[in-house]
Amino acid sequence: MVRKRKTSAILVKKIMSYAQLLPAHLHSQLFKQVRSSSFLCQNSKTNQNIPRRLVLNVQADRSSATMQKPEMKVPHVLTVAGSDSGGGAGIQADLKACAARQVYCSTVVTAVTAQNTVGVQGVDIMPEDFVAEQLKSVLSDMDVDVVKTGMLPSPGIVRVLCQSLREFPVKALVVDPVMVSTSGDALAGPSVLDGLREELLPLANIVTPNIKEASVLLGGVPVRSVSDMRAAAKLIHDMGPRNVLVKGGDLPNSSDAIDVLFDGEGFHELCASRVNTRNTHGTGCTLASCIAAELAKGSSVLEAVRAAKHFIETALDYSKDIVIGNGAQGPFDHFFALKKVHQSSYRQDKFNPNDLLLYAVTDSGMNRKWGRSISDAVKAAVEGGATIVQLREKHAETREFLDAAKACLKICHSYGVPLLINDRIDIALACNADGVHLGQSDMPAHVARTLLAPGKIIGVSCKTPEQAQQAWIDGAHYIGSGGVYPTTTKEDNITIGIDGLKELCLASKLPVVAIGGIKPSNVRAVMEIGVPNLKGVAVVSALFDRECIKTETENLHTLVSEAVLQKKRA
Ligand SMILES: Nc1ncnc2c1ncn2[C@@H]1O[C@H](COP(=O)(O)OP(=O)(O)OP(=O)(O)O)[C@@H](O)[C@H]1O
Ligand SMILES: Cc1ncc(CO)c(N)n1
Ligand SMILES: [Mg+2]
Repeated sequence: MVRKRKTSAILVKKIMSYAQLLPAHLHSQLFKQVRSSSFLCQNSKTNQNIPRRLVLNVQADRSSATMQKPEMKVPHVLTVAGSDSGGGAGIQADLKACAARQVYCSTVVTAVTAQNTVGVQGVDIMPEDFVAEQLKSVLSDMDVDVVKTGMLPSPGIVRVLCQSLREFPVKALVVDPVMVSTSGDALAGPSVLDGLREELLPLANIVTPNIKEASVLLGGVPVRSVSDMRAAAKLIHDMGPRNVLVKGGDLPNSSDAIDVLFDGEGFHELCASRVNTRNTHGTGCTLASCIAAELAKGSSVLEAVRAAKHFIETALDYSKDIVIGNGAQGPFDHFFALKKVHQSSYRQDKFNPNDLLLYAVTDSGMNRKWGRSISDAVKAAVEGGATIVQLREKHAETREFLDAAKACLKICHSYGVPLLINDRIDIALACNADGVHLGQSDMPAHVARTLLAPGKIIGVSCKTPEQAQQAWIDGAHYIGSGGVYPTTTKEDNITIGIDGLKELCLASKLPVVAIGGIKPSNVRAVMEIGVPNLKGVAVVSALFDRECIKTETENLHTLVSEAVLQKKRA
């Protein structure tokens, strides 16, 4: 209700309190407007009078940057996909993947499937008009960063999707060209192929076919090996998407899960060890959603694919023994990170020697030199692909170190990366780290074993076969061996060389990580010594004494992964 009233003393008081909502430099302007205002609004709930113009001004200023509360933009993925009643793939996987990656996810349902771990029993396709209506509801109202598509079961749905994307452009489009479920049931027929190839793919930043889908997109060209995957990626790229990721989860006779990314200029082979599990239902949907989530947060395509792949490998490893349903293929658990933080026993005796691949060791002196906090340095390293992190803070105050360790643990666990503490068992216990790394003059490993919870990782630095033998007797999980090359990080450190490393690997019953002066130019020589229990390299200066830790880590990760892959192929 709007009534004409005179400005009263009470009203002046009211105006003063409203003015407090606004920054000081706008006060005089507001009071001028209030003085000239004769119309009043009445708040129907409180019956209080508010000058109408003032209300308008306050509302206008709320939307501008002058309000005191800063706006919080939430990264947002919209998934356009089918529902899986079993909860493992489709919309349900997308929601879980985005939530696990801390990104908001809205949903446009294209089909409802009756599906479980045995197969797909029924499919009900949404009418295209209703898909269009859902798209409009979300895209016209919400600030969507990235659209991710899954099951697109009719040509009409592909068409209305492309129309919506043109009407409401987004930052990126991730297309997972879902065609057949892993159980072998059809989810989209050949009638959608033309629309996919001609209308949708040219709009995509990345398309993620598995080997069967890559073959169908190319009209039946067989895709049965990594070199077929490379050729397929290049041909699909000609259809217009900026990047193509051909997934090798279903590649026959492969001990690794290898995916090939082609960005229009070059190839990246992304390799993960194949987890031996029946619980792989929904890996494709999850991978595409994780990529979309990382793009929404601002990552590059390569960073997003790497993070997504690492997420899948870790999630599969954590869920490899869970049993859901009676069929051949079960779903996996997207929220392993939560369990890892809250249930210290979840990972009991689950040390994965492959985590030693790229082992980042921090150094407080280097962080000081480059003006970085420990947690910023660790964040950059895990974002770049470090697979395990050790905090080595020789001179830090205990309280400061504990706070930093807690922050680093949160960061590492959000990426599924274990965090170890050098020497300081008290810090490891207090922050519930994943384990410790011990030198020859630190607490003996068998004593540390009695203090730490079962399953916590213990690593020991060894320079001789006798020390390696003792580490095994003491119940350690791995040994660190070096210095392979001369290093400035450790004073008076003896260099054992490549031959010394080889001798230690042969003598050790435990997995080995090489350390000491390792950098991009010599990492291949280290990994090429040809001993199976050498699992990776530990690095300090080559990551942390550099301007961009993340770039250096990415680079080294690519080199060490390639070396491991070649070793396996040889
Ligand atoms: N057993 C496994 N161990 C590790 N990674 C795996 C495994 N199976 C699949 N992956 C990875 O999961 C991702 C999805 O791969 P996949 O080729 O299975 O896709 P998809 O067939 O589209 O998925 P879905 O089976 O859910 O339909 C890829 O990065 C792949 O390498
Ligand atoms: C709804 C749906 N989308 C995608 C897949 C592919 O895994 C599936 N099985 N079900
Ligand atoms: Mg598959």
